[in-house]
Amino acid sequence: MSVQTLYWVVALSFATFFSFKVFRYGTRPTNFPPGPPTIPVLGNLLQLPSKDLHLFFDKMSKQYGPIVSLKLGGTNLILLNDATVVRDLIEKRSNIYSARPDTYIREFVGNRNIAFRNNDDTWRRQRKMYHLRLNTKVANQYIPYQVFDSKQLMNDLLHDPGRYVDHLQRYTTSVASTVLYGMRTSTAENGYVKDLMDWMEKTSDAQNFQLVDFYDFLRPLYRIMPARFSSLKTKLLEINTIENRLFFSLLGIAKENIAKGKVYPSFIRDMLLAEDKDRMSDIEIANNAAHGFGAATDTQWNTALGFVKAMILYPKVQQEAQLEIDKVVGSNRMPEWEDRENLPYVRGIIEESFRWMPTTLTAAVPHCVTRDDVYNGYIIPKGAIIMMNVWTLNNDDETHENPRDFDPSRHSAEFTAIESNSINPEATKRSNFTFGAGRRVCPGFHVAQRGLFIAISRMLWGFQFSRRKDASGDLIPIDRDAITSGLIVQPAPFLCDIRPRDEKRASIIAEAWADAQSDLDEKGNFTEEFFEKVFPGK
Ligand code: HEM
Repeated sequence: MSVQTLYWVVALSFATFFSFKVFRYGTRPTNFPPGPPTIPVLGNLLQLPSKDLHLFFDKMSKQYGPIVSLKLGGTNLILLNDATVVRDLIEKRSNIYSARPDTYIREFVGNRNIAFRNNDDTWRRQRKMYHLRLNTKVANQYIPYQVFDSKQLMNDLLHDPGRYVDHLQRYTTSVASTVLYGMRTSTAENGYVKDLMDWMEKTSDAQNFQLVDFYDFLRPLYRIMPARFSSLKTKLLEINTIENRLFFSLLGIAKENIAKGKVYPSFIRDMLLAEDKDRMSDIEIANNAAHGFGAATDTQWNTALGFVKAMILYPKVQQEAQLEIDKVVGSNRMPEWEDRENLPYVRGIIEESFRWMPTTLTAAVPHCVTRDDVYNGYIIPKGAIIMMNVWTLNNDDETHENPRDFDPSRHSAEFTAIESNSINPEATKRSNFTFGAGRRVCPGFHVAQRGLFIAISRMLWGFQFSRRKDASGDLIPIDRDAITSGLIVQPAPFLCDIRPRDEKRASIIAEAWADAQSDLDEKGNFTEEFFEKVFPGK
């Protein structure tokens, strides 16, 4: 063979090998869970819709079954569509299904965000604080904060019902800022709250599906690329700047308060005062508190908006709940957390709000598997992104009859009496997957459960929610399932009328808020006397 022929044989072999590799890239390997046909290089990327991803995932589950695979460029995505599969993988094999996907965002924020970090030792210490400081028992100590802020919520709804969306946002934000930092949010215009909101919006955008995460060979290029050529990189740098400035200034305030002897309950105080071997560094504490704030605000706000939407679409449910509240609580006072045990229908409303309009349609932050695994004969490769298909799981018509109907009576009194149903490791016994599962299951569940029960039961006690009518008296149409886009969603804007149920309740609401003023300083924060009254001896 001449040298020239040899040259051509080698070149041709290389070309064939390379074309074969390119052709195979993005295609579904054998023994992968089933899924739609792929095309080379792109896989299923072109099939992903720009909105209503959950409906596409739902279609995939109906077509291909309880476990589905998608190829997103070079990345493998596995969808879990059935409670048994969630239990078998996320719960029972949690030793390998509890990591997070290796996303580009982690390179920017020092990888200190508990929600994005792999389940390594730092994550274990971050998470331990949540277990110790936000468990059922400790969550109870935050009830006075939630009760207090619900009074402002009720008063805001009474005097300015048209802005109910903002009022619910302020309420959930204030509950989050008090639990995490011991500082109220009396108005959403508050400087640091605006900053935190801006940070959250940017983080949520940057965490959404990104090209660089589908093709990891692009990462070195992104690293050297000037930020002006990449909107993602610009955003990530902005996030970094906000984190460095804001998180430390909030930490500084918390430390100052402690130095002045103001050591009232908050998550950041507990982290700062911890003395065990797992105590975090200041920088980790600053991040853990702020990331908890990020996880606590929109999720609760969106759930509350879902509740309002359900009330105007299902007036009989609202009526039934009010009958129950009137019987148990009466009209002389607002409901308390302690009334929960006697309000099974209202408990059903809370459970149904989590199920019916899940703000975390795809479990918010995906999991990732850390080694090759085999399930029911399918190969699940190391590094695959694992998503709980929450919308499909919550709307499974084998476990829920007519799942798109908002029907609290589908949850029995015995079932809702158990507070932690929504995070039950026996996933097949759950009504919803809105709080995720396994070792990463939402650690703020107990705080959310209390904050939402207090707000929702009080709103039902005090107000009538109804659909807006047009000039000719016809109901303005509402798309029941319309939602905003992203990985954390809320109902698409809808019109709603909110009126006090009667004069007596209106005065109780107004008086409660007028009385509460004496517990606030000029900045709308709690006075020393309030803390001493509510937490005597703490
Ligand atoms: C309705 C309210 C809420 C919903 C629907 C919700 C939902 C979720 C979901 C789906 C996850 C991911 C679970 C998984 O990966 O399997 C999560 C994680 C998390 N949530 Fe929540 N959450 C809510 C409220 C809260 C609150 C009030 C806090 C804090 C006070 C909080 C703190 C966190 C944290 C820190 C994580 C990350 C945990 C980790 O990655 O290890 N959440 N949440």
